[in-house]
Amino acid sequence: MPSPSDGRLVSKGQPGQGQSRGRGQGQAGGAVGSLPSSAPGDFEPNGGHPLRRQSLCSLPRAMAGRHRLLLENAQQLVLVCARGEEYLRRQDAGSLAVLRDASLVVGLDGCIKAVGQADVIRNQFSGATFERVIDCSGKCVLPGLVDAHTHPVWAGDRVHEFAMKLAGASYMEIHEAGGGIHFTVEHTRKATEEELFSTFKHRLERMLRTGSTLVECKSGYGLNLETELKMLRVIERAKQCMDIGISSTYCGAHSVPKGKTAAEATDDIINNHLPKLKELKLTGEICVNNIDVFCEKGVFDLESTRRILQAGKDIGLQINFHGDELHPMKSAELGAELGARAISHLEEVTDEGIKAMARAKCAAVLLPTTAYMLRLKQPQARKMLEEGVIVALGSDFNPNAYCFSMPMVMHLACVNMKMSMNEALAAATINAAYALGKSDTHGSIEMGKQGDLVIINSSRWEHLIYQFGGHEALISYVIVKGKVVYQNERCETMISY
Ligand SMILES: N=CN[C@@H](CCC(=O)O)C(=O)O
Ligand SMILES: [Zn+2]
Repeated sequence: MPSPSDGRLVSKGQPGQGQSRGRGQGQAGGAVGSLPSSAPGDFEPNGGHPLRRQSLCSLPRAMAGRHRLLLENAQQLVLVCARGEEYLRRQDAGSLAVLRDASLVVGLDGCIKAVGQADVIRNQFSGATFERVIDCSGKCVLPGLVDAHTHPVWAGDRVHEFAMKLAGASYMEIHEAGGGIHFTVEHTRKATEEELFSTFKHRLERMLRTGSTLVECKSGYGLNLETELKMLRVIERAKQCMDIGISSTYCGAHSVPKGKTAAEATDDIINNHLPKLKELKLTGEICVNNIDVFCEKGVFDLESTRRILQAGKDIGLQINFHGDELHPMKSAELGAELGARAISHLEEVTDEGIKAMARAKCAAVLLPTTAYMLRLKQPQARKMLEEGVIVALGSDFNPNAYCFSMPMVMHLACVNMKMSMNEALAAATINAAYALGKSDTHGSIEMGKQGDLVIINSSRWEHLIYQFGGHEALISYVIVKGKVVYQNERCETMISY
């Protein structure tokens, strides 16, 4: 990431807070902490943080040339981070950097070139041309949302299981009776690659329309090598041809396949699946990013989980797994020990597990839709935040939790997990990007990052969370690498407050 060079970045919080990726304080142009204390400028209150506007005299030469996109004059431009933080935790997650009356430029390479006060940007880019200019007066601009946990490649409808659950059946009762993941595995094995790709593409488009611009996508409904590879090829194809960003996860240990014991399945994964993935990575055919295991009573125990995750790590995959969902398994402690990037669910995590995750900087990916649909006890988001865990969010889109919408996920996190709206947005942007190892390029609106953005038709960004299910009317544009990939004509004429 280049350091800011235009001297217009706003400040947030105190120097020394948060975790910077090394945009040095005192660098020319000034990330937060390097602005001279006597610099002229306006202070604008936002969530308790002063936002400083530097005077034009500190600006470098005007920027000429051609650029991809200019977003002009947004009522609020929610940077989330302004100092190159890798993640936001503790109180940093509760106070986000927001600019008022601000503009933003994305270059032809799809990266953010400038962000700052509208008048400053106007002057600086007065000689420039843009492929597209969007007037954002009265609107808010946010970073593209990051969905840190989804299972979007599958066949077979499980709506009947929703009815069974409403009638009192538990998730594990359905699973043990051969339904749940087993049902989906049966149908996914039978489906052609083309069928899987077509439904997956449609699901990704729906995710994009709810503001997600980077999503984690798991395999895990094959369980045998053939179908796991089929799923991963489908994900790889979408990586190449879709606008939405994808972090792919091999989840061959999502369930113990029928006819095998957990020990046999573990051996098969370690001896056959992972070597094949290593080979395909070398030939460039399939490049998987993460490894996942469903560490749960009656699925994979702690020892099998350890063996699989370690073997995945040994071939260069990031550890990112399901843990402590229905029973306390000591998954969090294991993840911390193995250097996991992230652990999802955590409804049953112990206090020691929370502390271990905080120390290891292992992100907790909380999944409010699952806890809600299965009427589970809620994960202890407040305790995690207090202890310094990096809290992220995911939709967990899958046939059990059929929800694409990160705005709804944030709303549920606020109401059911007692997170503030700032904490929820941090969890659905920079912290979710961290959980995928991508916070150097995604998760905030900062110079050098990918120009992934959401524009909402409201003058307060919090409406994206507050209006439960209202995102369809609120989101007017979704932008990836500075290119408009979704435009909602309807919402221009709607009253959105
Ligand atoms: N808990 C394990 N896996 C999924 C559910 C998968 C399914 O039921 O198909 C989850 O994260 O919620
Ligand atoms: Zn899951």
